[in-house]
Amino acid sequence: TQSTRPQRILGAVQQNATRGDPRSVVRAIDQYCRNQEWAMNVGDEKGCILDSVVSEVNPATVLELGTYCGYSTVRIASLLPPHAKLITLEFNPEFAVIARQVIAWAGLEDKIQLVEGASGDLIPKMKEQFGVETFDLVFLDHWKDRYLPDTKLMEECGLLRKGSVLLADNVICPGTPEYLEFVRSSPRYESQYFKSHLEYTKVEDGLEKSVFLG
Ligand SMILES: O=C(NC/C=C/[C@H]1O[C@@H](n2cnc(C(F)(F)F)c2)[C@H](O)[C@@H]1O)c1cc([N+](=O)[O-])cc(O)c1O
Ligand SMILES: [Mg+2]
Repeated sequence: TQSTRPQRILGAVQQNATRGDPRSVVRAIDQYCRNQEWAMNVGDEKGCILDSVVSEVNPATVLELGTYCGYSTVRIASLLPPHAKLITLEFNPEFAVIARQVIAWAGLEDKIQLVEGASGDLIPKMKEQFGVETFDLVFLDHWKDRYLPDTKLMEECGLLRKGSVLLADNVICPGTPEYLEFVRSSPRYESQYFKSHLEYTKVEDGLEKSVFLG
């Protein structure tokens, strides 16, 4: 029977990456998606910007919206300090099955909690179910029309504190116009655009970093 793209990405990790070596997992996925078939991982060019923001924030708590195959999950978690925790939300059970295996191959299960469901249902349960107070860093890389409603929901649920950093992928391609307008015009956010390219292509894309001012 025909394999799926996420299954083929997992295969590339298991064939080419070293167990317990997160950077080799990241490299294996990038090489597969650059040379064999494109996939919607944040990729290496935007990934380097992601790395610099993670290192600068040095977060104790991270929320990722949109796990997919776990590429950015592994990339972020590999940079976290020892007791830091990353919660990643995934809606598609098939993607979650693959991401759990990618995360395990990287040896990062202890830092990462993958939760299956819809952001609208899970965000309001973050405090009670996952013992989270606030997030130091949020990486938005899920459905582009959910970036704005989920940001407002995180505010309403008290999950952002003065200084929390939101980092959003794809603000140019595919684009998140309503989100971008909101964070750039709201007095409660200080935003900065990092120009880059869509993963594995020469098309313009970028990351928007927005600091919540409380
Ligand atoms: O559509 C894109 N990304 C959508 C990504 C969607 C991913 O986020 C998950 N999700 C949905 N809700 C949740 C939550 F949080 F509720 F659990 C998680 C979906 O199941 C999917 O795995 C995309 C498209 C392109 N492109 O070039 O077309 C490039 C990119 O980098 C992209 O990210
Ligand atoms: Mg993306």
